[in-house]
Amino acid sequence: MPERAVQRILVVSPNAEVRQTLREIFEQDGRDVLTAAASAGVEEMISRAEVDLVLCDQQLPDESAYALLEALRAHHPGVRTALLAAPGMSAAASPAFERGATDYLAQPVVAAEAITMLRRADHTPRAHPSASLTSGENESPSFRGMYGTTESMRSVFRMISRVGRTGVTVLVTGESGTGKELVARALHDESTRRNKPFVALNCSALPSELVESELFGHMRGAFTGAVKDRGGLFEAAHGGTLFLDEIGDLGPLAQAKVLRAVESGEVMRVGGTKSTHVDVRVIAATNRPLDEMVMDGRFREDLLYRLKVISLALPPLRERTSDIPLLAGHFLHLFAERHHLPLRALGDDARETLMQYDWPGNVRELRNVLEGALVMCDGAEISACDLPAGLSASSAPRVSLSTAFLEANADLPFVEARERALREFDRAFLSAALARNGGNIARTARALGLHRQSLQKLLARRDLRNGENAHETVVPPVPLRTGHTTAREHPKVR
Ligand SMILES: Nc1ncnc2c1ncn2[C@@H]1O[C@H](COP(=O)(O)OP(=O)(O)OP(=O)(O)O)[C@@H](O)[C@H]1O
Repeated sequence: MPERAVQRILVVSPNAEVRQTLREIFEQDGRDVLTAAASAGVEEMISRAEVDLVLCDQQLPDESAYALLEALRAHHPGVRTALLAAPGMSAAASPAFERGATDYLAQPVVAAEAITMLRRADHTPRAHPSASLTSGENESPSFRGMYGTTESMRSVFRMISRVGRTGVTVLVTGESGTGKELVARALHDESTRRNKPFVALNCSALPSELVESELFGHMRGAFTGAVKDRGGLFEAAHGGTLFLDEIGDLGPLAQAKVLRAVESGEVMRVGGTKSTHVDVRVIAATNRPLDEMVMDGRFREDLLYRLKVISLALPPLRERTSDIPLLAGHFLHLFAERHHLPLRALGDDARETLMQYDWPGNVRELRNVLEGALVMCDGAEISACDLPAGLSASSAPRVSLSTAFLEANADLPFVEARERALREFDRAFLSAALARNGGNIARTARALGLHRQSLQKLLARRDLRNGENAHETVVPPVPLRTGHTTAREHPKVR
């Protein structure tokens, strides 16, 4: 059954001027408007008159806006709610979303923005308590193609189901390959826009002059090569979602135009004179620190606040390594099917290697590694030797110098400090190797890939020759090859 569009709005604000402004804007749009100056009595008003949307001012005293949203969600789930954010506080709207609000309007109120919000509310399904996932629900290991069971991923899934159905702008942050585009698609699929276009643009993939024409379209003759009128991606995404990946790479002009489009739904083609209205939900993603870019003047603060009504941060894979076996199983199935290969399980040594690695390229890198391993594997299961060599090398424990060592040698010239560090390393490493080989120099030399004489020289230089680990044992030499042996091959061991 289609949702009833918003007919009656209740504006709850302590500010008489704000109530009056909103009444005029909404009435001009043909809606009924009720107003209240405080949260007390709101529930009673709702019981008496059918209200479709409550717009609740964040500036109600004693944080009662959030209490009111909470109460409305619990007692009147059929009423949509939205937050009227305090001036300059639009980014703080998130707590309202956790309490069932499906949108927000910034102050000072701008008529075009208020109407745009109303249009979104017309298409937003009414909240229902069961629609919001709470902790503990959705125990499935995957959600809309994303795999993860760690708490950080579960909370991402919960956030997507909570805000997906609303029309709000979302900023997805995370390192490259953490799944930002997947999240954007999931938000789209969760929303009522799911049958409308999902359009994506990687803002870093095009030079800034082209990004603008790509996003907003152009008129014939607007620039060299503009041989005919062409609509942009905002127009193409009408009714649906526009995903702007790497938004930090947008130039200043494009940033200004995107801000206008997000705020008022108005877009103008490059070289055009007339604006077109579009109904587009924007989801942006970045792996750059937009807050810092705002401070350096490289990114507009007002655009950042518009975008991060809801911020969704994706954890890097190295912070959720317990998800690696699950992800690996998913990718092995996927590629076995895609390449018509037998499905192979992950051997213990391979699993261990994958769990130890740092994954700078995150899930994308894991996916590529497993695709390669499955193709190369000819054993019964994938083992560590089917994985790229770099994985095991970089998963080897790192040698670190103690703080005490660094402090004690802080004032030494570099060359001398390094020599001391090397001496410490040699002593620790060689002592351990000798101990593992029962103090046997010939065996230790073989294990370390050193000539026996070289090892002896090293031990002498590092004062280990007569040390507790450096006793020499005479053992029969192991022939390097069978057949005739020479004195060189069987050096005499003292
Ligand atoms: N949780 C996950 N479960 C399954 N596959 C995932 C998950 N996260 C990411 N992937 C896969 O990893 C690859 C990279 O994901 P995606 O393109 O969404 O990352 P991104 O953060 O947008 O990367 P970039 O910043 O480089 O654009 C895709 O193939 C995606 O399907």
